[in-house]
Amino acid sequence: MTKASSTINPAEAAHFGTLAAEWWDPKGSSAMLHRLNPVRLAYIREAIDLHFDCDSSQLRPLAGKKALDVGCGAGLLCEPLARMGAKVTGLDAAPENIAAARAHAEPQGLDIDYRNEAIENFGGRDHDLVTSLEVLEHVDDPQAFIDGLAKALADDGLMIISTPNRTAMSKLLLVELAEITGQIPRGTHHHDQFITPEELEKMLGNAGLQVTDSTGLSYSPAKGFALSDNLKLNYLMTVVKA
Ligand SMILES: C[S@@+](CC[C@H](N)C(=O)[O-])C[C@H]1O[C@@H](n2cnc3c(N)ncnc32)[C@H](O)[C@@H]1O
Repeated sequence: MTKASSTINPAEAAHFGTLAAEWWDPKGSSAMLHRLNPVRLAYIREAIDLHFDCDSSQLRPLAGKKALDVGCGAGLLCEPLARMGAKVTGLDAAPENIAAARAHAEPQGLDIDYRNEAIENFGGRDHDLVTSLEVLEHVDDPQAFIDGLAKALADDGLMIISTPNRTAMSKLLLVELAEITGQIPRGTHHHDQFITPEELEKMLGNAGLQVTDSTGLSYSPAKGFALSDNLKLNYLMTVVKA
């Protein structure tokens, strides 16, 4: 059961819960996340190597480290983090996603602690890595959500956040075209809930966090998703405690 909370929007949780069964199908309703995953994983790996002083050839750069992924869906990021050696906890608003995440991880012998729990009710602290990808635009009270992420992060930890920017381009590509063409399930995005990098940086600052890198996620039909200097569509931020 989801505990009463201020950041989980029940309608959003219900929407994502209906997508759980297809979450791991690269051609299913979460196909866009599957296409995004290799690009954002490359960004995260580089941030890990820089922050924890690892070599890019190391297979388990997170060995002995604690990672928390908030809004984990059915585990597209939790699983690679576990393979990198981290002791991973994944939180999600939708119980169906948590069930799908467990069902996918267990046969592979991946020991991931998946919980249907809101960040503000989560008591875990001192995580070396805290991630939350494509979630902030779905939460109620983004500042409370970020305050929760900040509490879970160790003083010397690393945080990675990604979210769509609130621009004309993101409205056209992520809300209108993507939903009309069925690339993203209808009703997934609400443009007025998108957050600009400036707004996010302010919220992070309010939570005692500072941004050390901002990188765009751009899209072209020929090349698909790529890391970019252009933050207009979607962006990733590397964050540490101030
Ligand atoms: C677009 S999906 C992203 C999933 C995953 N982070 C990824 O990028 O592969 C958004 C996820 O956030 C979850 N979610 C929405 N609001 C949340 C909240 N307040 N707390 C935790 N999870 C939330 C949804 O249930 C859904 O699984």
